[in-house]
Order: sequence, then C-alpha cells, then structure tokens
Amino acid sequence: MENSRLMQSMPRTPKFEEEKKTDKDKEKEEKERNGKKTELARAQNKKAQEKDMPRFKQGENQIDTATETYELTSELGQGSFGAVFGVTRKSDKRHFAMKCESVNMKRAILPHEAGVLLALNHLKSPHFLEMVDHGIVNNRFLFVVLKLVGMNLWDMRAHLPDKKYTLTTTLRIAEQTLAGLRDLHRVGFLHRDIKPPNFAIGREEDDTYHTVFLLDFGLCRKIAMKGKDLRTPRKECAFRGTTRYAALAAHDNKEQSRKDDIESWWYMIAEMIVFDIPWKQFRGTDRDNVRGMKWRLRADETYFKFLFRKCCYEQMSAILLYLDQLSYSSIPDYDFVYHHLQAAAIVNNCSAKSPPDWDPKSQHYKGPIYKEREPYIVKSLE
Ligand SMILES: Nc1ncnc2c1ncn2[C@@H]1O[C@H](COP(=O)(O)OP(=O)(O)OP(=O)(O)O)[C@@H](O)[C@H]1O
Repeated sequence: MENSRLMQSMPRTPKFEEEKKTDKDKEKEEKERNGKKTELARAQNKKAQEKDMPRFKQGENQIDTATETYELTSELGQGSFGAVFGVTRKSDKRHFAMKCESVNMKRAILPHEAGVLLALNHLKSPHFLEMVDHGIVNNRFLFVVLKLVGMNLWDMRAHLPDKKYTLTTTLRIAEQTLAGLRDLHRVGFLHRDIKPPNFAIGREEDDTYHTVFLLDFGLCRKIAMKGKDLRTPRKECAFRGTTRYAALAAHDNKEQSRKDDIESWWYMIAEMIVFDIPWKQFRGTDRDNVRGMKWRLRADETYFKFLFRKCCYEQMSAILLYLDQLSYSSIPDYDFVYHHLQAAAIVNNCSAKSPPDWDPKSQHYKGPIYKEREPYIVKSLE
C-alpha cells in the first residue's frame, strides 16, 4: 500500500513520458499506414471490378463459360468482393445465381469459397446450396453458379409489414441457422461472418420456401484437418467478420473457433428478439465501443434484463453464459442451445405449426426441424 502510494506520488521522468508518447505515436502511425493500405487495396479492387466483372447494367447479358451459356437476368447482390447475378442456363432454361469475382482482385476469395462449397455439397444438410458450375471467363472473372435462393434475412425483415420478425419466426430462424452452423462445423469449417445478409430463405418453386440457407463462405477458415483434430491457434489474428455481430475473440484479434460462430449467431438472434440491439448506432469502424457494450451486457445484469424485458431473458442469458464458458477447442453442445430455443418457444406460446412471417398464407410450417443427436450424414453413404 505504502509502496504504491509512493509510486503514485513519484514524478514520472521525462524519459518515461517520451517513451510512452513514442509508443502511442508508433501505434497511431501503424494504424494510419494500415488504413492507407486498406484504402489502396479497396480502390484497386473497385477498379478491377469495374474493368473485369460482367457489365449487366451496361447491356452485357450473356456469359459463355467453357461448358454452358448463361443469360444474365438480374443483379441479386453487390458485395465488397464481387457481385451476384441471377442467370438462366440456356441449355435447359433453369434459373441460378452466379457469383463473380474479378481475376485482378488483391486477394482472391472465390476459389476458396468454391472449395468450401464443394466440401459442403457432400453433406446431407438442407441448409447449403448446391454449386452446379464454377470456372473462369476469358481471364476476366472467376465464377461459381449456385442454386437460386430467395431474399436474405436482412432484406426480408425490411420487407415485413412491421419490419420485425415475430418471436415464432425468430425462433424458427434461430433453430435452422444453428443447425446450419453445426453442419458447417462438422465438415471442419468456421464461417466467421455470421450476420442476417449471409442467410437466405428458399424459393416456393423448389419447395424450400420455409428453409433458411447459409451463404457466403468467403471468410471461412478450415480448423480441422485430416488426421488432426484442430489447428493450433495463431497468437494474433487480423479482425475478421462484421463489427455488429463479431464475437469477443474477433474483437480481441484472437483466433476464432466454433464457439465464436455461435456467439455471433447469438447477437444475430438477440437483435431479432429485442429489435434495437444497444450497439446498433455504431459503425463498423467503432469496434472498441461495440466491444465495450458487448462486455457490459455480460457484466450488468439489470441492463441484460432490461434488454430482454419482453421475453426470452432466461433462455438467452443461459445460452450466452454457456458460450462464455467454452474455449478455443470446445465443440459447442448445439443440442443444449436448441433446448433453450425450444423452452423459449414453449414459454411464449409459439405454435409449432405457424408458417414463417414471409409466408402468412401457408397453412403450416414446412421447413426443416432441428434434429437432436443428428448423425453426420455424407450423401454418398446413404
Ligand atoms: N444463390 C443465391 N441466390 C440468390 N441470391 C443470392 C445467392 N447468393 C447470394 N445472393 C444474394 O447476394 C448477396 C451477396 O451474396 P454474398 O454474401 O455471397 O456475396 P459477397 O460478395 O461475399 O457479399 P459481402 O461482401 O457483402 O459479404 C446475398 O446477401 C444475397 O442477397
């Protein structure tokens, strides 16, 4: 005690202050340098996209690949790394989605994504899209052709009359997205960018209108290898993900693991339940503030209770408490999480028969139902 008081009263030497200032300056300079690098890479990527990508809006309406001709019919999405188009395969007039990426991107993402999709296509899970074609066009852009799905969960919410999902639909979404993540983890991948735009509903035409699909495997990381259970975590990693839904491990530049995908999933579902998640107003660059609020949620029970005052306090707090106990190597108990979702549905009188909000005319729910102790099923083994 005496010692610490003594230390506090001691004047800091100019040298100490100088060193501290230099460290801070260095950090600031490093941040500025990284910021400039990111900006430069972004500008280069944008230029490459403008030059190489299908120019649908300028009248380019047909893509000839090595084996097929596709007619471009719409633009379904524009991402930071590329674009997704609606296409019709000329040979059989079937509709698909074509995701494209310029060959001149600073870092190619699509070949990696195609690899993940290929692995997932061996799995018997209703939550992944079949990849029907992939390749390169005239050394201009890379592409993958995927089964077409409907609106993503972000856009869908904005289209609903109240711009909100009901609790029944939220819990159905929670159950299906949890099953999708469980299946992805089982093939040894982490998603690392769980957010509503990366899930989409199916299409009436395919009888998958009530199914939720997982999209965008560009940030996936393989964590389990053949003959090795788990990759050794790196000491420090660059931030990956989307600030609003990022797990604390991502905020702390730590190696992410299965539990962190589920933590991101928790933020996504919490947002659907409470509508206004407390860190909603912060931008992607405000990572420190968002991290602080995610910590407050854990430390301040009154705040947590207030947030879930309308419903699901017990279940959501039990799930988060459980997730926070897991470590890098833990395999989350998805069934345990599901039990809490089931409990929330029972306590809140959610009908198991109700169709999802986007299909109010339907008589009943016809989407996939979470199966406990679901065995790992590879298609070829059936
Ligand atoms: N198979 C598909 N069918 C219909 N729409 C799709 C399909 N795949 C993607 N989309 C639409 O395109 C959007 C962007 O897709 P995706 O996230 O795969 O691309 P991205 O370039 O990685 O995007 P971002 O950089 O924003 O993450 C999705 O939110 C969805 O609305």
